[in-house]
Amino acid sequence: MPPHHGDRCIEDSLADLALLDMLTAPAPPDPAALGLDVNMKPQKKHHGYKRRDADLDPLLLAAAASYGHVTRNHYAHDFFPAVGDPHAEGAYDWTKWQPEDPQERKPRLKYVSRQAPRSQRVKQEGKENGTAASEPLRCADNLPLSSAKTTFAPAPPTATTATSSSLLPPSAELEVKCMARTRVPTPHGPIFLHLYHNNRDNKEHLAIVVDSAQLREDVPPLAPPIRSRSLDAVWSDTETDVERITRGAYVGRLSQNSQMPSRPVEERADPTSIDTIPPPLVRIHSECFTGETIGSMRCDCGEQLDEAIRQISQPITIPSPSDPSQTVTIPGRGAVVYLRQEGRGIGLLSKIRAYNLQDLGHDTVTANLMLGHKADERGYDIAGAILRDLGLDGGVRLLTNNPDKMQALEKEGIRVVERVPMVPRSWQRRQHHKLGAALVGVHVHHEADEREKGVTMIGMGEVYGEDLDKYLRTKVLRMGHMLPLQLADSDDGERM
Ligand SMILES: Nc1nc2c(ncn2[C@@H]2O[C@H](COP(=O)(O)OP(=O)(O)OP(=O)(O)O)[C@@H](O)[C@H]2O)c(=O)[nH]1
Repeated sequence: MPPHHGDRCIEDSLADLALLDMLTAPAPPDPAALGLDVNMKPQKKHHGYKRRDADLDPLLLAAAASYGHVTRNHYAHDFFPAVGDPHAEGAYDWTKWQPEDPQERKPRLKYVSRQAPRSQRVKQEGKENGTAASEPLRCADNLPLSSAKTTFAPAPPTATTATSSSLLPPSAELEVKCMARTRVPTPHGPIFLHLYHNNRDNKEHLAIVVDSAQLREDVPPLAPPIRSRSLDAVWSDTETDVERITRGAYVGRLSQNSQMPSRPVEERADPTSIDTIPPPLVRIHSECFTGETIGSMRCDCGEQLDEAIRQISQPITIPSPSDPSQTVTIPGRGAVVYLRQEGRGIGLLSKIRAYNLQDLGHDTVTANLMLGHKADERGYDIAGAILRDLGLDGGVRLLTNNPDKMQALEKEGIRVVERVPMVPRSWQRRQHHKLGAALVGVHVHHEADEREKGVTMIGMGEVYGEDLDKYLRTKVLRMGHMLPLQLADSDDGERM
């Protein structure tokens, strides 16, 4: 920098320092010493100046810096989503709040944004101006639905879909890793619960492996054990047996007296499956909090999960390998891959809203579309990777009515050798009752009769009712599910 510029800089800096001193020093400096007007009004005596924060709002500054003409008023932030519209559905008008005890202070209210994130609004504006192709604007999550007839622009894919939310771009090779496995006793027998991580989303997808032969050390297994390659792999040079066992990489039944770490698949000599053993029974199941946890009878998801574990756990009878004239029975084997794709991938929040639209008369597909979602936003690539990790890609019997799942798994390189239908229990019962009525006096054996309380996840033998019938009907008629309709009060299955 040229010298005269340097001098100016030093002078400016000194003046700045003097000003700073004046503002922050414990006692005001003598104005004459600073070369200021000595007739200036004398300052009051005190121990320092009161702290003065800038009036500038950091939020406004950030907004202005990044997006020219935005001002604070462009933001609809508020301390409660409905303060501005106290009559909105479910709104509480906090301006009318009266404390019961006059000493009580007004509660601190949550600071909430009443509109879509700015990134989306900017994109939308760009789109309207034809300057950017982007996702359309979506209703903010905390805005109430204004009317049942409202339709929303398509929502961006949610974080629940296996293919959408990404830790890595979808082009990166998908990897799954079983982080832990443990034995869980169920009403249908023991299962091994496997928890998976992956590099595509941040969900903890699960695999419920049914293979109780692994617990029996006295009988040599006839079929290869269903084990996770990634779990049994060596994770580090320094890992200890205790670490392996703690994450579930053990063989046999773990107990105080039995603690045998497993070996990686490459070092094992697992038996190869014999031809007479049917391919493992597999179900790909998507999370349903309402159906599985609180016993909702709007859908049959809880029942399906229970039924899948029950069916997979059924013992298998095959000709004895040593004497084909005899039979042997081996424990049932297979797996349920439990994907965290709540509400067909739209998430629980949207599913709850969809239920309200359904109560207004829309079916599941339309309700999803009205909320700006697709009818089904699920992906099955993670399921495919989990099945490969479990060594279940060589041919499976798939428990489903959903043609999309069949195609998706085939695309993932999982050979589906057979589709095993999932018939709702209430439909099975109706069918049996019809049969029973036809064959008067003949006792019709029905599997459901054998099931007592406690054999399902949620304590019910079956779900039934008007809501469920609507749900199943939509699946068959609008989503192509491969299931002959058997609805309540319907003799021929055509009604409703
Ligand atoms: N959006 C929406 N999702 C629902 C509704 N009812 C259930 N679901 C979800 O639907 C999904 C059911 O998935 P699955 O159990 O895998 O079964 P499926 O795709 O119907 O196919 P199947 O294999 O034949 O049972 C779960 O994610 C549920 O949360 C609903 O009314 N709306």
